Amino acid sequence: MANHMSIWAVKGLRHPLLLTILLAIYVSASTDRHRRSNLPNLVTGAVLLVAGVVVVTAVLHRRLSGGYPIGRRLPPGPPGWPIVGNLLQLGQLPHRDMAALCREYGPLVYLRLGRVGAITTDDPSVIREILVEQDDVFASRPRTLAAVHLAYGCGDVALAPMGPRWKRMRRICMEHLLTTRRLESFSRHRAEEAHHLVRAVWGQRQQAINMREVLGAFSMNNVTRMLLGKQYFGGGKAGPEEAAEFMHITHELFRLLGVIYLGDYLPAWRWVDPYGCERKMREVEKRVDDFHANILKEHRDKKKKKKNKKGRVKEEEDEEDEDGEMDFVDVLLSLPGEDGKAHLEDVEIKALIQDMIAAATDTSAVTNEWAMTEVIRHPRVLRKIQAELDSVVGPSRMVTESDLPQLTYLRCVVRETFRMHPAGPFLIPHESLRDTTVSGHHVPAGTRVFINTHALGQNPAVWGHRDVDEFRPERHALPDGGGRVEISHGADFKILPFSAGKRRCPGGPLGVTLVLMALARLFHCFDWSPPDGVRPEDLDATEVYGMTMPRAQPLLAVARPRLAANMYNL
Ligand code: HEM
Repeated sequence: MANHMSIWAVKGLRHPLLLTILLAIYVSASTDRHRRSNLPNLVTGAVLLVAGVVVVTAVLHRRLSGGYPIGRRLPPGPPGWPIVGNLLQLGQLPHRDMAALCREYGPLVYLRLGRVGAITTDDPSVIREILVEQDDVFASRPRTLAAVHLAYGCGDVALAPMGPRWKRMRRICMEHLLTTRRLESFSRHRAEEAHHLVRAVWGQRQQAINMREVLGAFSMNNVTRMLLGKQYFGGGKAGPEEAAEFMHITHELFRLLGVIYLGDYLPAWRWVDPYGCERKMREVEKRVDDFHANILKEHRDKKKKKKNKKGRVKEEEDEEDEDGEMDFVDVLLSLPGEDGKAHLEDVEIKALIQDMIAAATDTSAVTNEWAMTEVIRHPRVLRKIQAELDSVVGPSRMVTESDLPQLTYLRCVVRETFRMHPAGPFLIPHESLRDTTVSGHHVPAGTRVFINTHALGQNPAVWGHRDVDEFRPERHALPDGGGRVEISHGADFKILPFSAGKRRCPGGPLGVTLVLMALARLFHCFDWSPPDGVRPEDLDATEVYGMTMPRAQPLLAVARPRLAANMYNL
C-alpha cells in the first residue's frame, strides 16, 4: 500500500490535477483526525478550497487559452507545473516521451518548458504544414546557450536564427562549398577513403571489430580531407597530438550540443549550474577556437609559401594544392567579405568549418552504424544486398560511386535505416518568427518546434500497426520495381532524413554518398555476423539521446572476406 502511495505521489508530481486529488484525500483524512481531536476544520477547508481554486484556475487558464484570448487556443498538451511547466515530464529519452504525448493528445502537442513555449509533432501533414507551407514563419532557430558558445554566437549556418547573416552564410555553403562540381573534385579522395575502410576491416578480419571506430574514421577522414586538406586517421598528414586534440574537441562539441541545458529554460538555473555545463561550454569554445585559428594559420602560411615560389598570388582564383584540389578552407580564404571587404572575417570562416565538421561527420557515421546493426540482425537482408551487389558489380572489381544509383535494394535499406534510426531524434529545433495558426491551433511567436523524426518513423498511423517495429526494407520498393529509390522525404513526408524547406540539409547528396559507399563496400567485400556467442536477433539496438542518436554501445561485428584475396590489395 505504502508502495502504491509513493508511486501515486510521484505521478502526482508530474500531474497537478492528480496532486490536487491526493491533497484533497490527505486533507480530508486529517480533517477526520482533527474532528476527533476537536480542532476546528475551518482552516483545513479553507486550505483545500484555495489550493483547489489555484490549481484548477491555472490548469483551465493554460488549457483553454494559454494566456491568449479564448478562440485562439493553443494546441492540446499535458498540464504543467508553475515555473518548470512540463520539464519534469521529459526524461532521458525526450523523443520517446514526446511521442507518447502525441499518442495521448493528438498530432500536435503544446508544452511549456520553463519559460519557453514549444510544440512537437510526429505527423506527416503537420510537418509539411510547418516546414513547407509555413516555411517563412518557422525557419528560425532558438538562440540556445550552446549555440552562442559553440557556434560563434550563432554566427554559423546550422544554429543561426533567420536573418541576413544566416542567408549569406548558407549561400556561401550552397554556391561555393557544396556544389556538384566541388564535390566531384573530391571523388578521388572519397575512393581512397573507401579503400582504407576495406583495408582497415581486412586487417581485423575474423575478430570482433569495433565498427564505431572504423566507420567514424571513414566519415571523419572524408570530411576533414575535403574541409581542411588533412586526414586525422590512418597515417595522414596530421600528427598524433593534433589528431588526439581534434578528436577530443569534436566529441566534446557533439556532447555539449546534444545536452538539454536547463539554463535555456530556467534562467535561474544558470546561477547555480550544478554540473558546470556552461563552464565546459566556454572551455570547449576556447579550445575549438584555438584549433580553428591554427588551421587558418597553416593555410595562410601555405599560401605565402606558394606566393614566394611563384612570385605572385592568383587572388580570387582557384588555388589548387599539390593534389589538384582546393580544400574548403582555401575556398573560404579566397572569397570576398561583406560590404566590399577583400576577405571573409576569420570568425565567419571558423563558424563555417565548425558547422561542416559537426553536421557532416557524426550524422553519416551514426547512420552507417545503425544500418550495419540492422543488417547483421537480419541475415536475410544481408543476403539480398549481396545478391544485388554481385549482379550490379560482380566479384572482380570494387564498388564505385557510379554504381550507387543502381543499388536499388541497398537504397531501400538506407531508407529503412532512416525510418527506424534517423540520424537525430529531432530535427535541429526550429522557432516561429511570428504568431500563426497550425492545424487550427494558435502558435505564438517565439515557440520552439521539435519535429520528432524518430516518432514519425514509428508512427503506426503512418506505417501501419502490423510491422512498424520490424526492419523491412521492402516497404520502400517502388510499385513497378523500376526507377531510382530516392533517399529523401518525397511527397508523402513519411521519412525526413534531410528535412525540407529553407533549413533542409545542404549536404544531403554528400551524406547519401558517404553512407551508401561505406555500406556497399563493406557488404560487397565481407560477410558479417555478431561476435561469437551472440545470436543476430540478440544484437543490442538501444539508443541514447543527443543531437544525433547513436547506439548506446558501439557495434562489435565479425567480418569474413568474400572476394578473392588479391582484391583487398588493390
Ligand atoms: C547522412 C548524413 C546527413 C544527415 C542525415 C543530415 C541531416 C540533417 C538534418 C536533419 C538537418 C536539420 C534540418 C532542419 O533542422 O530542418 C541538417 C542540417 C544541416 N546539415 Fe546535414 N545531414 C547529413 C550530412 C551533412 C553533410 C555531409 C553536410 C555538409 C558537408 C551537412 C550540413 C548541414 C548544415 C550546414 C545544416 C544546417 C542547415 C541550416 O540550418 O540552414 N549535413 N542535416
